[in-house]
Amino acid sequence: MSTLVSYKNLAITLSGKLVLNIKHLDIPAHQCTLLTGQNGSGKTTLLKIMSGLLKPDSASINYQGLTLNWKQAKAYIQKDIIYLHQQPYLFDASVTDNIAYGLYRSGERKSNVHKKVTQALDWADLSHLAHRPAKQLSGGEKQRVALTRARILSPRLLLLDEPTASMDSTAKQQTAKLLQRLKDEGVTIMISSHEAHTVEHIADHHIHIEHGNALIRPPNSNNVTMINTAKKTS
Ligand SMILES: Nc1ncnc2c1ncn2[C@@H]1O[C@H](COP(=O)(O)OP(=O)(O)OP(=O)(O)O)[C@@H](O)[C@H]1O
Repeated sequence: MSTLVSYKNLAITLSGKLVLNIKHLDIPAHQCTLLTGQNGSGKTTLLKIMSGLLKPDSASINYQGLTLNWKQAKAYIQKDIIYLHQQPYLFDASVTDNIAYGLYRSGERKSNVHKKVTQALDWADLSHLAHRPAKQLSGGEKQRVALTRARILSPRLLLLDEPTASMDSTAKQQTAKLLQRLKDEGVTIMISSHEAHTVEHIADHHIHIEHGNALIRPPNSNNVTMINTAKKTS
């Protein structure tokens, strides 16, 4: 099992409070990691740091064998890592246009965009919604459009913040099905969730944040191995 990215001595203080103080955290490549922790434990903060939206106070990052500081890591992060918010922002345009947006931005030719978007809609079982205004979709449909929009950009690591929150059971199953497809395609996935049962069957690893530290739980086991012994300093 190879590691896509690992972090050493990752710490962040927000408004005077030490939120995360993680000694060592490995994210295995091509696998799905489930991230849990109580409200306010720092799950979103960790995902935002990993996606480059938030700068940690300190961190040594090893990405695909390269040891990088934060500034060096940013270039890889922006290219390879996509963060999906719990309530993804969709433009006031059709589902097709929303999915095509990132491709146009990355300079893809119009004829390729059309082909790729058609394939992507089919992949996500969303073809019937292609011309619907995205703003009119249900929460579950929006999440699936956002997942499709992310996939089309070929991320190496997809970070999802509560992807099934506030969904009915059918929408949860549809979202979980797409996440499984992404994993089968080799995308490394990290899912923060309060509803571990919805995505547990996809997850290969389980990381739990407690008191700012990351603990790793082997799947289907109550044993918790502490991989992080960083002490809080405030
Ligand atoms: N921009 C910020 N400024 C100050 N404090 C912040 C900021 N963002 C988060 N925090 C604090 O950091 C802590 C961790 O927040 P975070 O949102 O990462 O937790 P979480 O585990 O995702 O919570 P939840 O499960 O409720 O979504 C909380 O105490 C929160 O109040």
